[in-house]
Amino acid sequence: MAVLVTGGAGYIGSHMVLSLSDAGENVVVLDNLVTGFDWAIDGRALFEQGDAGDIDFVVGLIKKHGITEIVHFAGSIVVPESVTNPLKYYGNNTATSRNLIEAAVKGGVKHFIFSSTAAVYGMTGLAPVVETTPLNPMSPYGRSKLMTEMMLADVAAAHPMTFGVLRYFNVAGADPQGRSGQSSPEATHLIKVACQTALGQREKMDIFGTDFETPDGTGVRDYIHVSDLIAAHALLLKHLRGGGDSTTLNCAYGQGYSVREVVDTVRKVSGVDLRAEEGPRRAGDPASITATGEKVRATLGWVPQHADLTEIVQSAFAWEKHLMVRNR
Ligand SMILES: NC(=O)c1ccc[n+]([C@@H]2O[C@H](COP(=O)([O-])OP(=O)(O)OC[C@H]3O[C@@H](n4cnc5c(N)ncnc54)[C@H](O)[C@@H]3O)[C@@H](O)[C@H]2O)c1
Ligand SMILES: O=c1ccn([C@@H]2O[C@H](COP(=O)(O)OP(=O)(O)O[C@H]3O[C@H](CO)[C@@H](O)[C@H](O)[C@H]3O)[C@@H](O)[C@H]2O)c(=O)[nH]1
Repeated sequence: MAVLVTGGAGYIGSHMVLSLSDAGENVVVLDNLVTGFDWAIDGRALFEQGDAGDIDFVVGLIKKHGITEIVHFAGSIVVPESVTNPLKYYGNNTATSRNLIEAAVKGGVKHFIFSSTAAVYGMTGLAPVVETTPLNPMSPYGRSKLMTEMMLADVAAAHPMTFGVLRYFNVAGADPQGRSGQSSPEATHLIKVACQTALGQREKMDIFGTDFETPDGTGVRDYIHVSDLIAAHALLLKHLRGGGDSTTLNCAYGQGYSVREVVDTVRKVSGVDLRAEEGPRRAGDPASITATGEKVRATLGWVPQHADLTEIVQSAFAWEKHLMVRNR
């Protein structure tokens, strides 16, 4: 028995690999290293380099390693890039996932967990969303993920496989033991960019939009610590293995922070008065997106351990400093 983690060399997937390995599970990572790093894969896991959309290859892996579950992180993740290059997203998110799901069915995989996103909701106003809030994604990225959610539901209705969809809100922070973090130098995430700026790797950063209908005019997001997000995956896996129904869950704390609040927190944590220039809105960005997280708590008994913006920024900043030394 083993768990296949696609995208296990990436930011969030590498934390899943650590968690599964810490729990004594057999883990196989499938990653094509397009944005991930082989050094980010914990040494206790087996690494198979390849594409998650290669059906024959994945069916072969399922047989070779006795894969019983797939946790599917592999994909393309930059919202504004999906606006300028939508086919990349319908290819590497929707089409790749379709093939991976086919391989899962062919290989007799029992449970499938999928990384979805808050971006499936689109513009929702300032109130927190719940899972039944109408889905109206604003970007090809969000649509590419929503299509995968729909495929999974259809396939699970027709085949003996259960699934869990986790809609992540804004994932940030790093492993508290300092073993992994967001490592891509080109990452566009706010907390990462602000930490890089505080460390002098960027001369300045931009605040994308100050005219949103939010309390201070900048975008509001629900930032979730990567370790709490991974804990939800572990609980979901247990739920599905125990015969629990397929489910779709928001992963969020229910607390939104504006871009200005995040930048100020990075200034406080780093002690650096970093330069943040106010500029126009970025394509595909909603004003605000938060969620209560009530369903994930009720369904899985999830209790967040790191729901504190300062702690999230401290761990992200520590990882950024670690990377500077590592890459020297
Ligand atoms: N970071 C966030 O805030 C966030 C929020 C919501 C959802 N997500 C989702 O979580 C997942 C992981 O995101 P991340 O932040 O760790 O990104 P990441 O880019 O760090 O990780 C993605 C990994 O997948 C690999 N990959 C990409 N395409 C592949 C393919 N076709 N075959 C095999 N490997 C492939 C990459 O090499 C990389 O290691 C993605 O599906 C993303 O959409 C992320
Ligand atoms: O240099 C920057 C980067 C971001 N922002 C703003 O900060 C907020 C957060 O942006 P970012 O960190 O890029 O995250 P999102 O665009 O919200 O998207 C992330 O969070 C989504 C879930 O909410 C995931 O689906 C995506 O994969 C992930 O990139 C937004 O208002 C951005 O406009 C800036 O002002 N300056």
